[in-house]
Amino acid sequence: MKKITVIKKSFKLLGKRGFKYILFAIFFATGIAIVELSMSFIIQLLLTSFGFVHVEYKIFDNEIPKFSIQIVSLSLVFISIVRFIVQLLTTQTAVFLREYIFLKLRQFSIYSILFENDEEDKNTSSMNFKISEIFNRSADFISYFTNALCMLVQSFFLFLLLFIIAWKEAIISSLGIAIIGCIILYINKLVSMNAKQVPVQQIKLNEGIEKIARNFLFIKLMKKRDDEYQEISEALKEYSSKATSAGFYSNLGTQTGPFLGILLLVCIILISNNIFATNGAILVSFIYLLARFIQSLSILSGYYGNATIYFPQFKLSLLTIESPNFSEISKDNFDKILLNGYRKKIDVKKNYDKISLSDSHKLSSPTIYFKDVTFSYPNSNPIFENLNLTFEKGSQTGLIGPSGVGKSTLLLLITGLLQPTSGQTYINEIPPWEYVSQKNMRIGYVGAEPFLIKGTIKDNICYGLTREVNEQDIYNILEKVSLKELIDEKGLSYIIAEDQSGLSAGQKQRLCLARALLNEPALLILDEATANLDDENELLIAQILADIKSICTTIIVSHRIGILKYADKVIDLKLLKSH
Ligand SMILES: Nc1ncnc2c1ncn2[C@@H]1O[C@H](COP(=O)(O)OP(=O)(O)OP(=O)(O)O)[C@@H](O)[C@H]1O
Repeated sequence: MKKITVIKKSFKLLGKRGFKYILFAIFFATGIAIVELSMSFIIQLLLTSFGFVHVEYKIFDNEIPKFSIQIVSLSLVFISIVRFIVQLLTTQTAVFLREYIFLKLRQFSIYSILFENDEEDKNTSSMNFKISEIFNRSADFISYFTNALCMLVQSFFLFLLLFIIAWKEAIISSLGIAIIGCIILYINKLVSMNAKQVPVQQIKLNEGIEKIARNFLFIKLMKKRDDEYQEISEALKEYSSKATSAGFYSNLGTQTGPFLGILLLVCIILISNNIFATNGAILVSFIYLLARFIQSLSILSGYYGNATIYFPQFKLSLLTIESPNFSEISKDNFDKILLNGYRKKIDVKKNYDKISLSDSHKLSSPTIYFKDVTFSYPNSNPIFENLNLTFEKGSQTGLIGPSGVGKSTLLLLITGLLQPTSGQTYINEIPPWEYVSQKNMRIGYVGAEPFLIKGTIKDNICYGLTREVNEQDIYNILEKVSLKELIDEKGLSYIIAEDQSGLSAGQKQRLCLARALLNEPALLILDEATANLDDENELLIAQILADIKSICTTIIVSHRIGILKYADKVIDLKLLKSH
């Protein structure tokens, strides 16, 4: 990515609000420089009041009166309080900005997972990696960058003040600081070189872990565990070594500043004393400001080093904002959300939003029409051409045909997840997507792969329910699909893990069927939903489906005939396509 593109995209990511926070931070940082100037004067006053240094103060030929030690001490306390507040505001603005960016990126990431890029492979590992590694580190980058910017501004003003207090010493100091700056910049280059490799190894590491998690049995069976271990270990070692090197150089840069700074201070004191013979009180002020300046520079170097470490991740997250929806999501009032944390606990109420049984129009089974439907996947031959079909209200239709003939594709067209290339599909009088998007619409879907969430059996069976049910309804439906024994043994609160272990394939499939049936669907779609059941259980499900015929339009894709026993119609897609 070109530098100019990075800058443009960074502005887009920050948005007006982010930019506003940066300006606030810079404003407070300027305040700190002014506070430092006051501090240096008060130190002078303190030294003269104690009699450590004797000097006559004059501003525009007017002598400044001597103050009592009490007044000077009180001023010192006052200015320290002001300094504390301004410093707190500066660093807090950076913290606020960090959370703002992190919240924005995470919120958008969740939005895009749910609503964008359907073709993208979505899995826990890569999603977590993106959020916890890439976005978290990007937010860290923003925070370090803002702090570095504040320190730069602060250092700049302190530098100007040095010239105001003692310009000759300031010129000599500038030379020394230029040399120190060059050394620190060189060290930071080493930080950057190492940091660049960190996300590359992180991605390798993440992909390796994901590969193992997905294919563990296969890897074990093929005796590839050693190879996988070797490969991941390499990435891990490389990652750790690059991260440690980047951290080391960043640390070296931070520590080099004060070390060389002290040497510079000693030189300045010697030169000032021996050559310029500057007044003692002024020299004390100068030395105080120079020490603060060097301190600011070394903090700046630390922030800059850390920002360099996380810059590669920040660059990666800039790709996120390429989505046209990013600006829309960014309009959320994030300041309000962040400030809420300081004021009160946010009360998140679960909104179940169930319908009453009187909402009868949504309960009636629909009729589905296909009119001259042609469909092809991008860059492929058409799967269907001029297809005309009707699935009558309350009917049960079986779809059969050889593998790859288009059975699942037809289901996707019915549910509106795919659009015909030409022709029209309707459910009742409206397009399928509109039909299924209706609030509280009762649709049941069960596929060959059971969709189970991490949670209890009860959580799973109630997931997506749009009608009120009680515990008895749940027990009844589980009994109907022959899961009573399982529930008696494990209970409704039995937890199904993320890898779905603990239940047999058939039990999982029956659980999914029970979930679909519990919702009393008006439209029920089963795609090889009984593939893992024995004949006895399959016939049992066929019987349940026969019982709900009058209230539900059912479409069943299956290679097995048992489940189609009570079907009103069985369509062989191969025959249909050859006509
Ligand atoms: N997303 C996709 N992009 C491109 N081609 C696809 C896509 N999904 C499926 N296909 C192709 O479309 C054809 C029909 O696939 P579909 O999954 O509908 O078949 P099916 O009859 O359900 O098969 P099976 O019985 O094996 O599940 C196949 O040739 C398949 O390779």
